[in-house]
Amino acid sequence: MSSLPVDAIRSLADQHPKPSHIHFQYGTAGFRTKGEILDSVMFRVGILAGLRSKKLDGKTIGVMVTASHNPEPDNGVKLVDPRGEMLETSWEAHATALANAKNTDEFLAALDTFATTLKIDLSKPAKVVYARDTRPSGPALVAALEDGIAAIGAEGRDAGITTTPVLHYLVRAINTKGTKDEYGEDSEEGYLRKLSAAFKKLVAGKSVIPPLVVDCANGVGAKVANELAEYLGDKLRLIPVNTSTTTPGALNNACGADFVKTQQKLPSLPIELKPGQRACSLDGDADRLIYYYLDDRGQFHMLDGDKIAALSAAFIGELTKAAGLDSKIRVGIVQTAYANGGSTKYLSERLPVKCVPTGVKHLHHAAEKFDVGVYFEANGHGTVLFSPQSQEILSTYQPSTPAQSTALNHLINFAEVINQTVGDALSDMLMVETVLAHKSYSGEEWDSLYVDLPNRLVKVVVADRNVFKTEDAERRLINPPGIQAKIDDLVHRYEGGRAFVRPSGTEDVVRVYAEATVRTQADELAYRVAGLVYDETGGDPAHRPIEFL
Ligand SMILES: CC(=O)N[C@H]1[C@@H](OP(=O)(O)O)O[C@H](CO)[C@@H](O)[C@@H]1O
Ligand SMILES: [Mg+2]
Repeated sequence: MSSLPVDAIRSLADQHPKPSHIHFQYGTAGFRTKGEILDSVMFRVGILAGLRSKKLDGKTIGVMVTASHNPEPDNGVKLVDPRGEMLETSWEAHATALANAKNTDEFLAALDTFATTLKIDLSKPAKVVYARDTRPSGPALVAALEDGIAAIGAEGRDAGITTTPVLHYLVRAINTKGTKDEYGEDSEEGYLRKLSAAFKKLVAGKSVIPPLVVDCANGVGAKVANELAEYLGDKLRLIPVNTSTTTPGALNNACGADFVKTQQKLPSLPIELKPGQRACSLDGDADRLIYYYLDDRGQFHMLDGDKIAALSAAFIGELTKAAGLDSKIRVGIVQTAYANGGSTKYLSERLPVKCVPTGVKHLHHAAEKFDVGVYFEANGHGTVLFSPQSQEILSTYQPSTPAQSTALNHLINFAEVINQTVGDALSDMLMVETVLAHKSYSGEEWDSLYVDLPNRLVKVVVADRNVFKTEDAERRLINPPGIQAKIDDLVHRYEGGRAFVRPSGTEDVVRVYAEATVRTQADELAYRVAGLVYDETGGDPAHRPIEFL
């Protein structure tokens, strides 16, 4: 075993000092905070990515520089494991520890202990592929990352400016190159070719699809959506809007998937939507997707992650049946507690549904347990996973009728159009468009699969959110004691009532979610529970938000 290249690390580490008095944390979304304080984190993540690659025998590790739907001055970074998945959970704590070493000496000592404890063979090669979104702080942060990659002696590949899902795709494509599981060509063009080719096969012979407005949140999705539009041609005419990636302050401002989902209204659009016209929004790094349309009365209707899950899971279920594979391939759905009760009812009447704690990694892992696992967060992040066994079945199955053969081909192409590494707004969009084309559904018909229960999400600022502990996939509070019983009492007073309280993993708040059959009741329940949480955990009466009941 060779040792750490201490001199190389030391000289470069001194150029990327950690700001004092700041504690960094690798959370659900990696490191995420103001871009201007992330320089040292980037350098250290470069080294960490190199070490992760060495630990995994030189497999390529991905690094994505983005802060997704956050405001423009924010930035962030997350690591991607060799199959295109999120970083293994146990390494999150290592990332946090290394990011917080006070100075170069402490950092070197921490690295040494880390490499020894994890038995990392430092003589192994290391490869890292990285990309960034369009944020102004990106170039300098990537330069710091490159210093880290160089310091540990890893080979870096710059994938330039692209979306988070493209980076995840690249990682998997690079690591499967030349194997029987080859995921696709390891380039953005390869990604676009793969998705568009599968989509064209899926909609061949279907009637002309009306053009689709795509709100790109003035982010990196604009670049890839414009390229995808070229590949799709008139098979699906995309109208990318909010594509001003260089206009200061435009990113995620009054547009994008997060805005639409949280505000439950239209984003600002440069064109007027006609009644019934479908439109969708991506978030700032294009891994979330929300659809919507205006009805004849001009009223806004949102088709969120739950509606996407319902549409696609039902369709995959129908295809497996039509192919004669329903006894061999079990389709299941994974949701979180934030899934609308209307969707859970609709889906569980048709397919197995599992509820897991918030956060993509929980959903992804649970979905892997099904033969075909469909997972979506209500906020529009999700994908469909085909297990290796079901991929094998699809490639070897001998259909006995032409109808079975058609359904089988659709399933095979469906698995290709979907980015199975991570939630991918553009890939999910092609999946949705496929189902709509096959079913001849308008947005309105899709919307009518089930009725969303009115709901309300409220943030409560508390002294210490860490005292909040939950069970049953975050649907029940076990600490602070006594609060859950009071929530239950309140919920029982509302028709169709459901509410839960959990600490956020990304913001220093506690979130309250409530739904009920009637809008006013959902709001009332949410604000009552919020008031209860505030009062029970010693909230200052002088600062109690007025909407709390
Ligand atoms: C209610 C909600 O939308 N929560 C989001 C949010 O998590 P919180 O732990 O609720 O802050 O950010 C996560 C990361 O982006 C996302 O996975 C999750 O769905
Ligand atoms: Mg995102």
